Amino acid sequence: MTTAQKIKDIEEEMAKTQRNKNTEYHLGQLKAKLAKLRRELITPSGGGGGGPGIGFDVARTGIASVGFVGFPSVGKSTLMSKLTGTHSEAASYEFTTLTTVPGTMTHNGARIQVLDLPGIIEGAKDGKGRGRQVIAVARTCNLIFIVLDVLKPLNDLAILTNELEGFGIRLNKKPPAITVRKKESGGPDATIEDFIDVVEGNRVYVPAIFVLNKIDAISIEELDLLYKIPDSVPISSQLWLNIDELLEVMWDKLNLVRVYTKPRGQQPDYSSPVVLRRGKCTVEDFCNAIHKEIVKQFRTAMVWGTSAKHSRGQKVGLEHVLEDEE
Ligand SMILES: Nc1nc2c(ncn2[C@@H]2O[C@H](COP(=O)(O)OP(=O)(O)OP(=O)(O)O)[C@@H](O)[C@H]2O)c(=O)[nH]1
Ligand SMILES: [K+]
Ligand SMILES: [Mg+2]
Repeated sequence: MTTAQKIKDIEEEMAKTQRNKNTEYHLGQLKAKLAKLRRELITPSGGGGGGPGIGFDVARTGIASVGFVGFPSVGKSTLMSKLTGTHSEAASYEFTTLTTVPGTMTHNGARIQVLDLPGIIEGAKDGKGRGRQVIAVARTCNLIFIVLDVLKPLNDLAILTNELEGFGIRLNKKPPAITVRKKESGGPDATIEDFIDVVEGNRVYVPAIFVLNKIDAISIEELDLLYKIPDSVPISSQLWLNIDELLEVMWDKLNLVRVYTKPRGQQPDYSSPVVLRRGKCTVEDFCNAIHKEIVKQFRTAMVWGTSAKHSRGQKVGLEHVLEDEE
């Protein structure tokens, strides 16, 4: 029996089992088995299939990457070509794009890599089409655009979220803060799902934007309803509508930190910030982003902005954490 078949069997058994106090243990065991099998899919041991695949691994550039995931013909390539200026074939037939097509864009002074990907279909995670290779690339991105056809966004979103979850990708979720401790009664403070995620340790937590494309095809009244979907941005990649909002939300979700250099006695250079990732934005990270040798000669830095104590600036050391636009 193949791993995909074993997964399917377990999923079917879980679907058949009613969820209540008596079946909780059994369901937990099934869930754990499922997690193990899916891990095998992600990191196959010898001949298991699901490797990177030709045309999927591309050279990575820029401070952050955005991967496009969606059903075929929702307009991923149209959007990617216009955002980056790199041509990615777009056409009215499905599976126009067959490999990863990389491009780059500069936004707020940050170079961002954009990865256009082939369309995926239901069953992708279990090996349908090139789904596994596509999702494997998405796993490595700092942000995922789930591109949806505005005419049927919710059903498609549910399917895609499920496909990505099956591959260990958690969208717009924080890693659960779990510590296991013995209590007088009851168990640990987490759902079984959270617990398995922590024990398995192969989950990635990736921010996502649900890009609702082709709004040129719907009415204003229908558009109003769409704004109720959390983390979504309605656009038209063809008519270039509402792309400003998409870029704004993208910037927020990427969580980048811009730091401007200031020559002594001169104004800061606002045209080319040093861009860092939040969580890796100390003065030391800043120095290393410019040149590895700087830290060796470092004595002290002057910082102006929200992390500085005074408006006239503050002397700080290598461990000082910088904020955006300092
Ligand atoms: N009406 C409308 N059509 C669009 C829009 N964006 C793309 N299309 C059309 O949708 C079709 C598919 O576009 P693609 O960019 O090839 O879609 P894709 O998601 O990259 O498709 P695959 O690579 O096959 O998965 C083309 O005929 C586009 O012209 C849009 O905003 N509005
Ligand atoms: K297409
Ligand atoms: Mg395409």
